[in-house]
Amino acid sequence: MNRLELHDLEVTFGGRTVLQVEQAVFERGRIYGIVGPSGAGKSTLLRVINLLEKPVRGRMDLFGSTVDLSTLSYRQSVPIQRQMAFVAQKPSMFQATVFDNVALGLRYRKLDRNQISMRVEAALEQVELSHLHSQQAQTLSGGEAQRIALARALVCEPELLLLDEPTASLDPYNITIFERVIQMFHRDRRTTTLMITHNLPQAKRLADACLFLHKGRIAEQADTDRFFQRPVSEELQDFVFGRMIC
Ligand SMILES: Nc1ncnc2c1ncn2[C@@H]1O[C@H](COP(=O)(O)OP(=O)(O)OP(=O)(O)O)[C@@H](O)[C@H]1O
Repeated sequence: MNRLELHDLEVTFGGRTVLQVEQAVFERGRIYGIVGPSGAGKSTLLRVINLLEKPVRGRMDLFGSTVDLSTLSYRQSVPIQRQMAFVAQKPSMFQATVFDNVALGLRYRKLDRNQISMRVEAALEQVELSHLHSQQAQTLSGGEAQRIALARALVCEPELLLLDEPTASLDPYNITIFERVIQMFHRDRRTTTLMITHNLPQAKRLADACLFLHKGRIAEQADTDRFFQRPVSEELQDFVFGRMIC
């Protein structure tokens, strides 16, 4: 199946329901923007999909494999997680060189040294940071570290790319490079991409379709043009036109 689907999902923290999704469908090969006010459950949604958070109930169909999210064991989750890559708002770099940071996922996947070297160098070239390959990753600037985090994600050639506000703390120059890499990678590999962003123009630039999360529910989902030009729900209208108090 060429879709990522979520069914009957509920996430609670301390007895409080923070995410409730009856059904969500993401077509393979598309870029989705996920927007919504602070606390709406956007990060929780991505963390559940990435198997980092266990819901009280919920099922995920990931391109043909069905997963019961509430009972999944660590061992079962590893091969599923390997189909995905996650880039968070603040990248954590390991105490190692840039090259070793980008190579990490490939070493887990037991690729041979030549393949690792070729793929890492290609990924560094894509994010325009080849010249930093021997630098200690923890000395990188914020913008550089985020581009390295993106290279680290893309080098594994994921089926599903999850981006949690990846450009929130970047300057315009780094945002441009970051977006260009996402678009190039998507053009070449048609990777299904879910990207949380508070930057609505960015969602318009990158996403084929958008979802609006509000109070833990998907309040609206539509192709990007319609989403922004003809929002249906009052909540999305308020959000898009800047009237929602977040
Ligand atoms: N580990 C946790 N323990 C308790 N509550 C949590 C935890 N993680 C998230 N929450 C709560 O769940 C709700 C949804 O949080 P989430 O981070 O998913 O929102 P968000 O839409 O990504 O917000 P933002 O745009 O501010 O990042 C919030 O009310 C948050 O306080």
